[in-house]
Amino acid sequence: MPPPGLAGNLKEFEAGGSGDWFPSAEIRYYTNVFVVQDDKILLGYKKRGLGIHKYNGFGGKVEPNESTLDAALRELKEEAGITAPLTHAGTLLFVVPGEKWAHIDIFRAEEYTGVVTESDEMRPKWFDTTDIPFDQMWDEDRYWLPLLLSKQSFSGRADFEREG
Ligand SMILES: COc1nc(N)nc2c1ncn2[C@H]1C[C@H](O)[C@@H](COP(=O)(O)OP(=O)(O)OP(=O)(O)O)O1
Repeated sequence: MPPPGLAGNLKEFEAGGSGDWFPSAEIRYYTNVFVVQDDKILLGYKKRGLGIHKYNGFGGKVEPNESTLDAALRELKEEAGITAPLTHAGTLLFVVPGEKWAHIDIFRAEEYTGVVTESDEMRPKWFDTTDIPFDQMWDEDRYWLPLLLSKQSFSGRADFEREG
């Protein structure tokens, strides 16, 4: 059974959805970029804001009138100091009760130009792909990051309970 809201038909999802599975909720669009080279993956330690003290890819909010690809390239440059040819890897929907839903387009890069540089927001660090720090990442990452590494396209939805 496909995840509600991402029933394998992204056109319907982007149009606002229909039926019981997609109640009206405001959606905020984000990007996330993972650079993978041979057996290494570049993650960033989040120094502030959403996901603080977790490792993640490099990304952020899509600005009005910006494509997700342009937003992903901009955030990669701002947060890690590099530019890379990006391939769309998957799409995720995160639902937290009482909050705007988060729609995240995930990209993968296998090469880059520039020098990987720490920013105000992220401290980049290379990890072995066999030693990814899932215990210091968002809970659901362990389910889809292996698909990104094996180049399998994915879409999924994660529902979170609000802590506290
Ligand atoms: C809820 O689960 C999540 N899992 C993962 N893996 N990543 C997530 C989750 N929720 C949000 N994210 C990602 C999406 C973005 O890449 C960042 C958050 O972006 P941020 O809020 O920092 O956006 P910016 O535009 O960079 O923020 P500023 O306005 O502070 O520049 O986390």
